[in-house]
Amino acid sequence: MLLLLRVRLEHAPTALAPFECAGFCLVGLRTAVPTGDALIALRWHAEANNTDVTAQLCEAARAQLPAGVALSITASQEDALEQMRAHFGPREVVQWAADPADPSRRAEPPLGDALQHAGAPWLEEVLRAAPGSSGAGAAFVRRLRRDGYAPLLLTASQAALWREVEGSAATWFAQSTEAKLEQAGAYAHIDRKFTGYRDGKYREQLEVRATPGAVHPAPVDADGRLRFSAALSLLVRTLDGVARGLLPHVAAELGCEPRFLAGLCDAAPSAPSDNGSSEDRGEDGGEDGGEDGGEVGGEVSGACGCRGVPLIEASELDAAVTSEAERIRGAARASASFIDAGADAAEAPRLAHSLLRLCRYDSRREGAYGTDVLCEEHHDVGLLTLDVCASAAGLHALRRSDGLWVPVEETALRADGGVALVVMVGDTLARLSAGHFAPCKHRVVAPRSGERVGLPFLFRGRSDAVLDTRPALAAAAAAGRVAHLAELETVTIRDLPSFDSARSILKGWFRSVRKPKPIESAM
Ligand SMILES: O=C(O)CCC(=O)C(=O)O
Ligand SMILES: [Fe+2]
Repeated sequence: MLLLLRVRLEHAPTALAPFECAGFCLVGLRTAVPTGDALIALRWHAEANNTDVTAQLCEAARAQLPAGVALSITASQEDALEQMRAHFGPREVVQWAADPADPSRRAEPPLGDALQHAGAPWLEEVLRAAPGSSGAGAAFVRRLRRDGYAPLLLTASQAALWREVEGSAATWFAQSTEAKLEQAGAYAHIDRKFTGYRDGKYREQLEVRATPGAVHPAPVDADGRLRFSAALSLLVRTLDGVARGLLPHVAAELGCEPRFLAGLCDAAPSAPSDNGSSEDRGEDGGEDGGEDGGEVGGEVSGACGCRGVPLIEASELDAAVTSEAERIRGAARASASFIDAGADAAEAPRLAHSLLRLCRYDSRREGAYGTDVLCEEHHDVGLLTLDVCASAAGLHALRRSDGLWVPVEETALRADGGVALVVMVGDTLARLSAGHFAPCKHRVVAPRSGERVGLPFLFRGRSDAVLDTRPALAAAAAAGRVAHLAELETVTIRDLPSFDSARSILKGWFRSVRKPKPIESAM
């Protein structure tokens, strides 16, 4: 449902508050209306006719405004649309509701059993499928859109790498706080990219990111070996490759060319099989590489024959980890940077935008508001989050199609040993697609006993990537296709959240009008 508020600009934040609390999101804002009013378009996800709720919220908003301040609210869809057309240029309409008449939204029946990952395709199948075809890739993306998340299956053998990291992480977390801080550094950022260890209110976290050489931080095992770091490096590279392999399918669903999303991302981190030549690839687009953004053109490579993704089988894992550890040790000597946590790094490591967040949840900890929720409901910043079902269940996802919380890890063991890799929509994708994809809300509850190690991988675009969708929209229009893309031109991924928040837009606006004008120098 769409609402349009009109109120004097200075009262806009107050008038907005009740709507924000109720979960309405800003879809448009126009502050330069000739009358001095702000015109604010809001969308609410509920499709039912909620006139009662709207009326209550209007009343709440009016009650907070000083007496005599006019607040006009248009709840009629036709009026709202008409006014928006009259007042908003395409660039000011920052988000647009997905077409409710889109038949694909209702074409599939809701899942029969909330707990089963029935009908989930194998990851390999999806990575092999041609984007835009009617096969496994398209089915996966339809489900991702319908529910906000979609499971993909790994064989038990392919999941061995995740289990290795899960086990090593548990051992690593069992160390003293001092040891963890010494090895991983306290949670902090380099150039706005956070990494390191922190013991949060409800859970412990270690965040690592790919570097050209390995990962940062790269913890050293108690016996001085780099097995954990090596497994982390392999896992980060594998997950990064998997995410890139999924992008063309998502792009096809959006109606844009397969490489469009990859062009917004870092260059792919070097694969371990590059024989340590990662530095040769040098600066190949860490920050600027629109063109080289990953191997997504459809070339088939890698051990499983999937696009650029060598999924490591259990039988190869030990050798792969050993050789990756050797490679890291070599790279560390070369750059002497981030393996010795205490050493003076010659230069700051170049960190990827994507990150692996290792989370330890202890069943004995009290969660938010005295519940067992150890990671509060949120959605992730990024394009896609990939989270393999942990050995101990705890992850819940809010299913878009019916608004139910689904305990996605409480899955009966599959007879074939398949392990679900849950793919969730991140806010950048949701925003870029103008709501065609919705960000997947999720949370984590305490495991029933013992602990749970979660390994979400947040696959993100480059923070400085400019989301210019005009060429893609124009190309789609010329071809008579619909492109499910927001009309964006100059905003970068970094600025997207503040661009979207009514409060911060207004705050920015107030700051700019209140700031005293610089006094021009005499000459
Ligand atoms: O523990 C998990 O599996 C997921 C945690 C999560 O969603 C997050 O840290 O963003
Ligand atoms: Fe998350």
